[in-house]
Amino acid sequence: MNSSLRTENLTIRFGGHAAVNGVTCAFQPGELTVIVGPNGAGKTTWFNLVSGQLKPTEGRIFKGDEDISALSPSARAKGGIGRAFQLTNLFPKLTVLENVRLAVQARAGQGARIFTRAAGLTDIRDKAYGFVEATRLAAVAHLPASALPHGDQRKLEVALLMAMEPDIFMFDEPTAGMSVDEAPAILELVAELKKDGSKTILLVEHKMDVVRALADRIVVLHNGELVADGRPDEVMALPIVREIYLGVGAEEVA
Ligand SMILES: Nc1ncnc2c1ncn2[C@@H]1O[C@H](COP(=O)(O)OP(=O)(O)OP(=O)(O)O)[C@@H](O)[C@H]1O
Repeated sequence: MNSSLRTENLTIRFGGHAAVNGVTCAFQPGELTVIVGPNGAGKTTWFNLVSGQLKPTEGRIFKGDEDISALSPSARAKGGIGRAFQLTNLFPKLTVLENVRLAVQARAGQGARIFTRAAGLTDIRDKAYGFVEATRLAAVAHLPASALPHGDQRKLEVALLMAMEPDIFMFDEPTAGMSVDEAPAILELVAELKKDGSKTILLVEHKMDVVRALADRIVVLHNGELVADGRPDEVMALPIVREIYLGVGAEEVA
């Protein structure tokens, strides 16, 4: 399955206002792209168009050679576009491990019947535990999801996303609301996803230290338009990017 992603002239207007305006860009496996831009630039709206929560006014979205513009959000998720907030399959009263196990089972096409005596149940449990360990949740594996502190809940979102085994990962400010102690673990997880080279990773992020630590490439949106796209050092040096970031962490961009 081809895990490249491309948007062509992607546009959405709310009334007369173009929240995303003619965005054409392509993303390849093994690449981690951070999408930046000031508040209201259109980052979340662009994510919503790609994951299918919003329908474009104009333009198209391709995964590999397939035009996915008309697919529902769930069809896109099944087709390999994974976005953290789509995790509606979280059960607060079930443990961390049980939650991940259900996600693994759903991915394996066995539905959510945890108590069936399906062959391969041990495999599913092992696989689930693998994701729990990979996301550093082993110590809380047997706690109900609702009992987790905020940072661990965000890790669980990543574990569930990994269990879906998407080939395109979309993270919207994954460290938002996290303490300074909690954030590095999530960033390490995101960095690790890149290692096998087959995943396309997109990250919306405001914090410049996070952008610097992770980005292979930076795309800048401003007023709904793509205004810069390139290697972090190149993009950060562009006058338009410095101008946009004046007042939004300009000292960090310098
Ligand atoms: N459903 C909607 N109806 C009307 N306007 C909308 C809607 N969704 C987004 N917008 C507008 O589109 C623009 C882009 O918003 P968006 O949330 O995508 O920006 P953003 O770059 O993600 O900002 P932030 O960094 O603050 O999250 C804003 O002007 C916003 O008010």
